[in-house]
Amino acid sequence: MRPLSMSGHFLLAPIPESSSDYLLPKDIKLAVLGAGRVGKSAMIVRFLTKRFIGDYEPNTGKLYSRLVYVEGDQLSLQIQDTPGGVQIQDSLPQVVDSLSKCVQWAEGFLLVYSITDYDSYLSIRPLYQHIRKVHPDSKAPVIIVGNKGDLLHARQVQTQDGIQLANELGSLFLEISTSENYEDVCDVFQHLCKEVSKMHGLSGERRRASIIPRPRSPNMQDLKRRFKQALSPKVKAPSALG
Ligand SMILES: Nc1nc2c(ncn2[C@@H]2O[C@H](COP(=O)(O)OP(=O)(O)OP(=O)(O)O)[C@@H](O)[C@H]2O)c(=O)[nH]1
Repeated sequence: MRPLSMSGHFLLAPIPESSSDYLLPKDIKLAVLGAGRVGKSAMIVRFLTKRFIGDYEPNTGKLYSRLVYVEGDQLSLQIQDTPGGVQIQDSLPQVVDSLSKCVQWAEGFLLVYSITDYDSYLSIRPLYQHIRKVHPDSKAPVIIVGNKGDLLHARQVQTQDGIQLANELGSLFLEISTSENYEDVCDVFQHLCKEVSKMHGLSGERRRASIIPRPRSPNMQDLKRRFKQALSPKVKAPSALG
């Protein structure tokens, strides 16, 4: 290792053997969907900042962009929050259209309901079907999340209902409390990132930056070789130069 000078500071950092060792972070695009005030924004903010912020204005579709590390891999993560007012069954065409664009853009999905709101649970299946309709050829990873697991006294959706639905749809399922358990929120997002990464086929081989060493001119190399050959005692005829 050699010391690397950066803005007046000396850091010990390995200098890449070649410029092709510079790595780009993987791009991961996620969307969080769910009908009603199920805690989508709270989940995203909890994951990105560790903080639970109790009060949010109803969101109109915010995009979060962050560099994050998942198991040592640097990811350029984008998370699209979607408005909870959207019901895929009975929404206006333009609302469904904007949701479809978001679904088209994303590669991995969190479908969130609140365990205190049975209607939000019922909206998961149509949302899931919508994702599969928009991505007919890819098996984009989907995780179903039952949020607000701390509000047991107000429970309307049993854990078993969540498990059954997830089994039917072939998704992963987790019941969590965004307000009480940061680790569970983190697990959900990290798992989804890993699934998307796997889907990219990038888990083993990391994409390399386009900064690649300039190839040596083949003509110069060839010329050198032929000069060497020509100067070698074994070569008698000057015609060796061609
Ligand atoms: N008790 C409890 N409250 C939660 C939890 N997660 C979110 N909330 C609350 O639920 C309310 C709605 O949370 P939001 O994150 O705004 O919900 P949303 O799904 O983004 O709603 P829209 O912005 O309308 O799409 C807020 O008052 C949050 O504090 C949780 O795990 N437990």
